[in-house]
Amino acid sequence: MAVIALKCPSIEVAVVDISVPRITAWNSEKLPIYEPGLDDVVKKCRGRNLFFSNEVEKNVAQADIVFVSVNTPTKSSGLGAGKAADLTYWESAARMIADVSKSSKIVVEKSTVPVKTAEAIEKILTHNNKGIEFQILSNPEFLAEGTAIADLFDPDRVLIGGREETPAGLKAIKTLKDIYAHWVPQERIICTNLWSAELSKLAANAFLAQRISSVNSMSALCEATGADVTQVSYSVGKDSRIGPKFLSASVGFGGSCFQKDILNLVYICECNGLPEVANYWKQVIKINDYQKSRFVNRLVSSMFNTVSGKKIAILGFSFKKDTGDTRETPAIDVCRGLIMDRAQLIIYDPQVPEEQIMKDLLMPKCDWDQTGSTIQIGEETVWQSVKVVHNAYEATKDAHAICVLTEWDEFKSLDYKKIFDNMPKPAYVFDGRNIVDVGKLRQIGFIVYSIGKPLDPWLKSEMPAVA
Ligand SMILES: NC(=O)C1=CN([C@@H]2O[C@H](COP(=O)(O)OP(=O)(O)OC[C@H]3O[C@@H](n4cnc5c(N)ncnc54)[C@H](O)[C@@H]3O)[C@@H](O)[C@H]2O)C=CC1
Ligand SMILES: O=C(O)[C@H]1O[C@H](OP(=O)(O)OP(=O)(O)OC[C@H]2O[C@@H](n3ccc(=O)[nH]c3=O)[C@H](O)[C@@H]2O)[C@H](O)[C@@H](O)[C@@H]1O
Repeated sequence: MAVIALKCPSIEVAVVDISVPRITAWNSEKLPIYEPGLDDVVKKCRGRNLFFSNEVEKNVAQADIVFVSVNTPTKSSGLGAGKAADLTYWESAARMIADVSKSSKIVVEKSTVPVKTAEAIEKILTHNNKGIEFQILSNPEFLAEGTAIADLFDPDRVLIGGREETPAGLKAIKTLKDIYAHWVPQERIICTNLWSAELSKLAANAFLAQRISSVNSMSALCEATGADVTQVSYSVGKDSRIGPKFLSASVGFGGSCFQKDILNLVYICECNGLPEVANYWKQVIKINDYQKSRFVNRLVSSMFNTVSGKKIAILGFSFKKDTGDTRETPAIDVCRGLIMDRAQLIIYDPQVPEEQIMKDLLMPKCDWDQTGSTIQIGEETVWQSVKVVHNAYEATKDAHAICVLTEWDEFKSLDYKKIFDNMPKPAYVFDGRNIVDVGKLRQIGFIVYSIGKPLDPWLKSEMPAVA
C-alpha cells in the first residue's frame, strides 16, 4: 500500500488495522517490521497520501476500493485443522465491509486465500439488502520479504482476477489495472478469471517451495555420494527450461506462507476428491521437515552422538536474511531438536529481538504439526537451555559448535580465526545455508559440515552417510 501511495500521488491510501500497537508503530519513527527500503517509501508518503489508522470502519466506509490483507493462517482446530486456511479474519472483515458501506465498492482479495473464496465473500457482501454493488477482485501478492520494495517496484507480473464475464466485472478489473499501470508495464499486468487468480497464487508458492525441497532432497544424496549440491544446482539451473533461481540448498524453507499455502492446497485437493494430487504436494513439506531433522541428526551424531551440556552457537534465527520475521523459521525446529538433546544454545540474530526468540521457542507445538519436534519441551527447560546475545563473537565464545541457520551477509565475513581460537577443540561449524568458505575454515582447523557438500573426513568416520 505504501508503494501504491508512492507511485500514485493522486490516490489517497488509508492503511487500517484493528491492532493498536501496530498502527502506533506505523505512525512512529520505528516501523513495526524490518524491510530494506520500506522506511524511505513510508516517510516520503506518510501524512501526504498515506495514512495509518485504527478507525477501520470510518475509512472503509469512505473508500472506493478496499484491499483486504488480513492474515489467513492454517486452522488450528475443528474441521480441516492443520491444513485448511482459517478464514475467520477474512469473514469478519467482509461482514464489517457489508455493514458499514454506504456506497458501491471494489473489494480486493490481497490475502492468500483458498480458490473459490471470492464466491463466499460475494455471498456475504451481496446479501446486504442495501442496493450497494460490490465487485470482488483477486489480486494476490507475490513480493518476498527482504526484497519487498524491489519486488513491488519491478514485479515479474501483477495478477488481477475478476468477473470477466460481466461488464461490471470488466470495469472493476480495469480500475485496478489502471492503478498498477502507473508504474508496471501493461504487458506484465495479467487479467484472468477469479478462480485462476486465486489458484495461481497457491500454485506459485507451491512450485517455489517444491524447487527448494527438490534441491534439498538432492543435498542428502550429494552428501551420500560425494557430489556437491552447489555444482549440481548450477549445472541443473543452466538449463534455460529450469532456470537458476531458487535452487539453493538449505536447512529448510521457512516463512509464514509456503507451508501454510501448500497445506491449504493439499486440503483443497482432498476436498475435491483428488488424494493423489494432495499426496504429491504433501511430499514437499515432508522433505522440508526431513531436511530440518536431518540437520539436527548430522550435528548430534558428528559430536560423538551427544550434545548434552555442550554450548552450541546459533547464528541467525529469522527465516531468511534481511528480515526480522521468524514465522515458521527452520531455526525453531533446529533449536528445539538441539534442546531435546540437552544442548545449551547461545543465539544471535541481527534483527530478531530476544523476546521474539524466546516466544517462538516456548510456543507449544500443535498436535497436528508434522515436524520432527512435536514432542513438547517444558518451559523451564527452554529457559535453562537458551541464551540470546548481541553479536556473533559473544555467541561463539567457548562454544563447541556453530550452526549457521540464516544467511545474513555479516556471517560471511566474520573473523573465523579469532572465533576458532575462542572455542574448545574439536571446533565444529554446521552451515545450514552454505555461506561459509569451507576450504578456508578447514584450513583454520574447524570441522565443517555444509549442506549437500562433500563431507569432512572427520564427519565421514563419525556418522552414517545419511543420518
Ligand atoms: N507476509 C508476506 O510477505 C506475504 C503475505 N501474503 C498474504 O497476506 C496475508 C497477510 O499476511 P501478513 O501481512 O504476513 O499477516 P500479518 O498477520 O502480519 O498481518 C495481518 C494484519 O491483519 C490485521 N487484521 C486481522 N483482522 C482484521 C480486521 N478484521 N480488520 C482490520 N485488520 C485486521 C491484523 O491485526 C494484522 O495486523 C496472508 O494471507 C498472507 O498469506 C501474501 C504475500 C506475501
Ligand atoms: O506468499 C508469500 O508470502 C511469499 O512467499 C515467498 O516469499 P518469502 O517467504 O517472503 O521468502 P522466500 O524468498 O520465498 O524464501 C522462503 C524460504 O525459502 C528459503 N529458500 C529460498 C530460496 C532457495 O533457493 N532456498 C531456500 O531455502 C528461504 O531461506 C526462506 O526460508 C515467495 O517467494 C513470494 O513470492 C510470496 O509472495
